Amino acid sequence: MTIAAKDIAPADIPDHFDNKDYSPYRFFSAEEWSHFRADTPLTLTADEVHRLRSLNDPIDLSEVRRIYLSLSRLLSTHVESSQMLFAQRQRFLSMSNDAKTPFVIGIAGSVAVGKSTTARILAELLSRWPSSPKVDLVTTDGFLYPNATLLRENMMDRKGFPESYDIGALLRFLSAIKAGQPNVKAPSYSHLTYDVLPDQFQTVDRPDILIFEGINVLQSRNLPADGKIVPMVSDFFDFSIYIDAEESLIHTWYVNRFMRLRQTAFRNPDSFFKRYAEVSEEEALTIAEGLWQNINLKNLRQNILPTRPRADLILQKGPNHLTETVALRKL
Ligand SMILES: Nc1ncnc2c1ncn2[C@@H]1O[C@H](COP(=O)(O)OP(=O)(O)O)[C@@H](O)[C@H]1O
Ligand SMILES: CC(C)(COP(=O)(O)O)[C@@H](O)C(=O)NCCC(=O)O
Repeated sequence: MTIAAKDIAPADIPDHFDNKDYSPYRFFSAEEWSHFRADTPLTLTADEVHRLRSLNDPIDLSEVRRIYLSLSRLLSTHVESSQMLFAQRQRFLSMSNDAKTPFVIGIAGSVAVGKSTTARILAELLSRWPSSPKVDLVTTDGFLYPNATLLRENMMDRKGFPESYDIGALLRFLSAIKAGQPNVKAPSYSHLTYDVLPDQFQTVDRPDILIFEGINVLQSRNLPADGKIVPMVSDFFDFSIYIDAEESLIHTWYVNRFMRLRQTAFRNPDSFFKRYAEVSEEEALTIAEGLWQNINLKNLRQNILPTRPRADLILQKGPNHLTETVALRKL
């Protein structure tokens, strides 16, 4: 008898995160995790953390000390090991001139969970290691199809869903990075105009470390009709992080951020959302609620949360954006 994939019921597959008996993760409270920083120096100041955090994200220096120093130390061991492996492979092949490729860290999680803050703080901390590595940060929003394409395809309410990204461009970008190519261009996105910026690119020139952040980075690609298997974005990652929080918390953060943006970014005459700065508070709440329920929450449930078990490390946040639990893959 042959067992087909469709015969495997989801209930037969242990939930790696919630079922501790089957879990490939070790779980640490924030307090336990903080001890792994050992003697890692704190190289950021309170002002710098303030500058790096996103709107509505109250992260401060004590959170950097509690969570990010241990993470920075862990990542430095991974980067070192991968560089040693690269050198050993060169010796094995009797080669000396092969360009080394960047160590790529993926950061995933819902819209409004705080991925950008984590990515910016990590980028800054890693670039201050004694070896002064060159660290670049790229977000996946630049790889979204432009609004004109989404409108034409009737997909404006699918922004952030897998089909709204030019996955070919995304995979070509990562392939070039991992091949050690110089001056690789990533397209740019503006939250102000809510669109991809035509002809604006970020040039990534052979960094030692690339942080690649976005809601979709741990997703697998649906198989195309011809059955050809295409690589997943995470095939290019050396380490991946999922930023996690209860659905109800992310919901609150999304709506609160939207209401704060009404006082700030939405007032800019160029803002795509400028009309939302002008409507009543009640109307604005209804709009934010609609965007959350109809787009971002659906996407979280269908496409983002299911990728959590692929991450090497999960930061689980509680109220106030503070990390409460860290889950690290046993290997
Ligand atoms: N409409 C908007 N206008 C201006 N900035 C925005 C808007 N939406 C999101 N942002 C900013 O864009 C960044 C990315 O947001 P998001 O994709 O929700 O991810 P996350 O909150 O996980 O970092 C954040 O710094 C956020 O403050
Ligand atoms: C641009 C986003 C899809 C995030 O993309 P990412 O940077 O994670 O690739 C998201 O911020 C967004 O615009 N979502 C659509 C619904 C909304 O306006 O909230």
